[in-house]
Amino acid sequence: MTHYDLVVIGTGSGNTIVNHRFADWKVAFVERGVFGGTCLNKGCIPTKMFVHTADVAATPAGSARYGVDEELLGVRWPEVRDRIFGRIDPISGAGSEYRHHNENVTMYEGTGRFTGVKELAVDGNDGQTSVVTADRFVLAVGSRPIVPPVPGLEETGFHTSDTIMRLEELPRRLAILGGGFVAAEFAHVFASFGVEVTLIGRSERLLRQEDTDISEAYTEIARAKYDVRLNHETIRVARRPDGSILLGMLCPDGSDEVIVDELLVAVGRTPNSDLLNLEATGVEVDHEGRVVVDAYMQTGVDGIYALGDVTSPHQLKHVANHEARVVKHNLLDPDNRIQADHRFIPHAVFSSPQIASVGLTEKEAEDQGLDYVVSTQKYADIAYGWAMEDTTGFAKLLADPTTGQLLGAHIMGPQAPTVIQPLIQAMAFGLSAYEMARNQYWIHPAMPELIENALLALPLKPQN
Ligand SMILES: Cc1cc2nc3c(=O)[nH]c(=O)nc-3n(C[C@H](O)[C@H](O)[C@H](O)COP(=O)(O)OP(=O)(O)OC[C@H]3O[C@@H](n4cnc5c(N)ncnc54)[C@H](O)[C@@H]3O)c2cc1C
Ligand SMILES: NC(=O)c1ccc[n+]([C@@H]2O[C@H](COP(=O)([O-])OP(=O)(O)OC[C@H]3O[C@@H](n4cnc5c(N)ncnc54)[C@H](O)[C@@H]3O)[C@@H](O)[C@H]2O)c1
Repeated sequence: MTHYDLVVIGTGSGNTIVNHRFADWKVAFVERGVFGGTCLNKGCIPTKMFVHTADVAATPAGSARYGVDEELLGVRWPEVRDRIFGRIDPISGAGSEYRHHNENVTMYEGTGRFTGVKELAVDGNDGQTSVVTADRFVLAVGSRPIVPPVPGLEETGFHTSDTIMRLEELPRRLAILGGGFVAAEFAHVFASFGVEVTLIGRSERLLRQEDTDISEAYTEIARAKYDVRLNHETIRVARRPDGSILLGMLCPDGSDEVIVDELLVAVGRTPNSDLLNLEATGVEVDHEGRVVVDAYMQTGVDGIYALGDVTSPHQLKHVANHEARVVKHNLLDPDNRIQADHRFIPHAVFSSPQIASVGLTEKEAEDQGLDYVVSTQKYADIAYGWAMEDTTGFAKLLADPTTGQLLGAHIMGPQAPTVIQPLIQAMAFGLSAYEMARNQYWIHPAMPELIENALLALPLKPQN
């Protein structure tokens, strides 16, 4: 049994912790899958490379409104796929190679499970089991796609975000189960590549976690692009003799069916805490399987930290990265530990149109009984929006009428994840809406004028 100063389980965000400052630490990494974790291999990075390619493929369909006639001649899927993974796979390979050659680091390739408070068995991918002990552990094991218990699903076979990007060929018809981030992004990707997309959701709207105005507007736009079936509960899945897939659903009108060639299941992700046998450590998990940590990202067991999807309700890479920085600091400087800052966590959906949000939705402000004011600014009413002939995009801001501080910002439209950044900055640094609007220049006629106008439209007193 080998003893380490530090064992990091999971090489996604966990990998970013160990740098030259740990040179005199004896460190082990444990990884059961591909080195580099979800974001690099199966998440943020490849999906956005597909999204950008989809944006390019979708351009001709929207060009006529500018008086420009374009035609999409084709999408060479194998080339698109291989270009993307041809770039990503070597990064993962190089990361693994680097770690294998770190003098103070040992790589264990297998699944870690605790056998004692600070004792971990690693069931190696090669069939051998090793046992290690350590003074400190970092649980950075992420999450995995949820597979709902729909009769026939397992037997029929299906894709998740883990596999859909590596398809051999584009299907003619694709059904997507779920109406969240993954569904919205892949609907855009595959529809732009010419696939007939059917989105199946259990509730009445898509992207329900967004502010209701955004969610409603996105749902309406999606209905025009995809076959959207909402309030549909999928109750059976079966493979037909011709190889196609049949989904049977219950809906307000009784029952419904759809026949497709491929099925993507995108109904959320569950933390991988269940793989770790945490009972052996005394580390607590909540009712959704998330590892419970304090403000320093430490679990209830001294020296065992957790970060990222295994502990966070946000399941976002920038959150995992922030938490990894906090854990790194607290490992290196235990007498001056810092707390994680979870106050203003933004997110973006790289759908079509794009969506970005930070802070409270109007419903959350209402539910919390807060006093708030709201403004809405359409892209169509700013100069760059005219240039883009945008007809659907808007920004919605919520602010505290007493202090003028922003409470929430929600944007749907071109470059929303970029356009929102100054609002995230204002919230993080406590800039009031009026100060932000008036105490700086806004480049004319650039897209951030959307923000300037939305700020000025808030019914606040000028000093706020
Ligand atoms: C399709 C998709 C698109 C996404 N797009 C975005 C985006 O645009 N922006 C964004 O912010 N977020 C995005 N995310 C979310 C983001 O990928 C995650 O929040 C982030 O990768 C979580 O990082 P992590 O370090 O917690 O876990 P991971 O990166 O998942 O790392 C965990 C690692 O632990 C390993 N592991 C698990 N259990 C064990 C065990 N018992 N023993 C050993 N190893 C183990 C896993 O194999 C994995 O490599 C996306 C996610 C998906 C699925
Ligand atoms: N751009 C990004 O940052 C990005 C992109 C992709 C994924 N992610 C992360 O990955 C997580 C997982 O994404 P996701 O889209 O799988 O989950 P999600 O939580 O965003 O959405 C899941 C959706 O599936 C619905 N659902 C649940 N069970 C269902 C069922 N049986 N049938 C039909 N619908 C059902 C839910 O109501 C919900 O609308 C996200 O929460 C996000 O944190 C982020």
